[in-house]
Amino acid sequence: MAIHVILQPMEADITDAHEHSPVFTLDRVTVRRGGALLLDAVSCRIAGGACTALVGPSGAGKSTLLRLLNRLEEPGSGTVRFHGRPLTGADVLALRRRVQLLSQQPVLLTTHIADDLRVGRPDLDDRRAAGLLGRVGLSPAMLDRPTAGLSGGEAQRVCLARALALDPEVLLLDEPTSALDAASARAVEHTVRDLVAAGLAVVLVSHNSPQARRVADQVLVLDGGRLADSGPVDRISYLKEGT
Ligand SMILES: Nc1ncnc2c1ncn2[C@@H]1O[C@H](COP(=O)(O)OP(=O)(O)OP(=O)(O)O)[C@@H](O)[C@H]1O
Repeated sequence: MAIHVILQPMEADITDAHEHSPVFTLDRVTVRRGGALLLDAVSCRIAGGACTALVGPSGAGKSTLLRLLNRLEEPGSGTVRFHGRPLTGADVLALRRRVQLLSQQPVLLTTHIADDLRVGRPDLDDRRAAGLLGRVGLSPAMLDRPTAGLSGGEAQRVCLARALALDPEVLLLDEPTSALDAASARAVEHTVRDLVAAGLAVVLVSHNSPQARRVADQVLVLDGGRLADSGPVDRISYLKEGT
């Protein structure tokens, strides 16, 4: 395991050198908005095939960092690289197919689950659509069900399945369980772990330290726009202090 945390500039290498090369590399990335410094010279790597949690106090810059990874946000200075190539040269739509973002509230786009799964993949056949439901822990028999009446956890997993229909390499999850009850949240966590086990890279913003401990392999701690700590989940003191 290669862990390098140096103080100035702080840099995190949380790539598991034995198994996974980084999907993203941030090099002294700064984001300013309206005169405010949202991210301050953040340098880090995000491993492939693993779950990386972004944690830290409210306003620390977690969502801003997440949004940089699919170009919903652009750095003012510094470089974000995807597989070694600067994102500034990337085709945004192609990038967002490979790097899918899910937000807190599940947003269903159509009246039936099967139609929702086909929003970005009109060619998706029933067999593959049912397989996607199975992959997120839902019964394939739900394919013909209306989207109305789904529980929050079911709806969030349909959103995950819809994202997976595009065969992404990375999932960006911005507090995906904050709108869910505890049981639904656990179901989504299990699904995330299954997807990571199957090879996806997941970057998860979470306010919930127990959740980060359950789900993450690696952790980046942000505080006031700066990288405060990083490394394997069991070495992060912020998660021991937090709730
Ligand atoms: N347009 C803006 N102008 C000025 N400041 C902004 C703007 N948008 C966001 N911010 C500030 O940037 C900081 C980082 O926001 P961000 O959403 O990335 O933090 P976060 O760690 O995800 O917070 P939370 O956990 O509360 O969701 C916050 O202090 C926020 O108020």
